[in-house]
Parts: sequence; C-alpha cells; structure tokens
Amino acid sequence: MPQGVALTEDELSGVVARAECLHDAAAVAAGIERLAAEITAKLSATQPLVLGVMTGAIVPLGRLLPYLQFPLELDYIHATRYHKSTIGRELVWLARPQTPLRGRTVLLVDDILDEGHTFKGLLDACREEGAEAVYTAVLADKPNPRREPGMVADFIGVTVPERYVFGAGMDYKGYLRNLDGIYAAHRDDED
Ligand SMILES: O=P(O)(O)OC[C@H]1O[C@H](OP(=O)(O)OP(=O)(O)O)[C@H](O)[C@@H]1O
Ligand SMILES: Nc1nc2[nH]cnc2c(=O)[nH]1
Repeated sequence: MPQGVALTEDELSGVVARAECLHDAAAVAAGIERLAAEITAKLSATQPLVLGVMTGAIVPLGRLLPYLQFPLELDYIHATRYHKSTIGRELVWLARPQTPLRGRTVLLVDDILDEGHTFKGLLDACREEGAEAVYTAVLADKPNPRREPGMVADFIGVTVPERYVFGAGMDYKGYLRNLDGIYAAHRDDED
C-alpha cells in the first residue's frame, strides 16, 4: 500500500461493491440542471457572490457554473466538521472568503445538507460579514430528524435517505468524491 494512504484499493472497491446506487450519473446531471434553472430564475439579476464550501462543493460547483449564464463572482469558504470520518463533530474554520460580503447577495454551494450545522455556521458568518441576502444550494438534501431547526436549502438537486452517502463530490473517508453517481454506504461501512 502506498505510503500515507489510509484505505487500500481493495478496501475501496469493497465499499463501492457493497454500496447502493441512489442516483446514477444521469440523475446527478439532471439534479445539476434543476439547480441551475432554479438558481437562474431567482438570482440572475443580483450579480451574486457564489461561495463554494470546500471541499465537497468542488464537483457540484464545477458542474453548475457553466449553466449559470449571468454575471456572478466566485470565491470559496472552508469549514469542516467530518474530517474524513462518517461522523460530524464541531465546525472547524479553515478559510474565510477574501471577497467582501457587505451588501452582497451570497449563494453558498455545497455537496450535501445533513444535520445543518455546517450551513448554520456559514450562514451566521456571512450575515455577520454584512451580506444583504444569503441563499443556499446543495446537490444532495438529506432530511435528517436531527437537523438544525429552520435549516432548509433554497435550491436542491436531489434528495437522499438518512444513510451515509458518497460520490458526485461527497467523500467516503476522504475518497470516492470522483464517482459520477451518488451511493449509500452499506451499514457495515458506515463507521
Ligand atoms: O449538514 P452537516 O451535517 O453539517 O454536514 C454537511 C457538511 O458535511 C460535509 O463537509 P465535511 O465537513 O465532511 O467536509 P468536506 O466538504 O471536506 O467533505 C459536506 O460537504 C457539508 O459541508
Ligand atoms: N460524504 C458525506 N458527507 C456528509 N456530510 C454530512 N453527511 C454526509 C454524508 O452522508 N456523506
């Protein structure tokens, strides 16, 4: 096994083989197009500042941007609470946006909304920085009974069940973000 690597190729193949495909590549593509249409309808006249929530936003945001054919600025924000694990902990800030938020319409783009603690922290921070309006877009919405009260994404690509999911930007212990579909990990692989 190469140095510094946490999971072997065989272990990762096993995780994928045992997983359930929830949304195949075509369904993910349709979800991205749905997001783009709804975001365009709502925000195309606002010159929004689009903030990708690293790292999970990379794939959905990269796929979304070419469909957003109106003036926008792009920056990123980085806060994490899963740390290559399947269990969320406290939110740790890694990077704040360099673009001033004061008076701006901000669109936060992320891969998944689950318990909502990440978006809660990001929304509070954007408002504290003076954003005029803050919208949220996620590729995958996971309705979770433990969801932070009031946290609902404004724009949703697809819905996933209350399972640990990966692919289309979402990681399994730091891996598998590069799969083109969305998969639910087998219960035995969840911790
Ligand atoms: O709604 P929540 O329960 O707070 O979880 C959602 C967050 O969890 C993941 O981030 P993670 O901390 O794993 O970092 P990542 O973007 O590097 O995957 C995901 O990208 C969301 O930002
Ligand atoms: N990859 C991944 N990240 C998450 N963050 C919160 N829930 C999830 C999930 O189900 N999968």
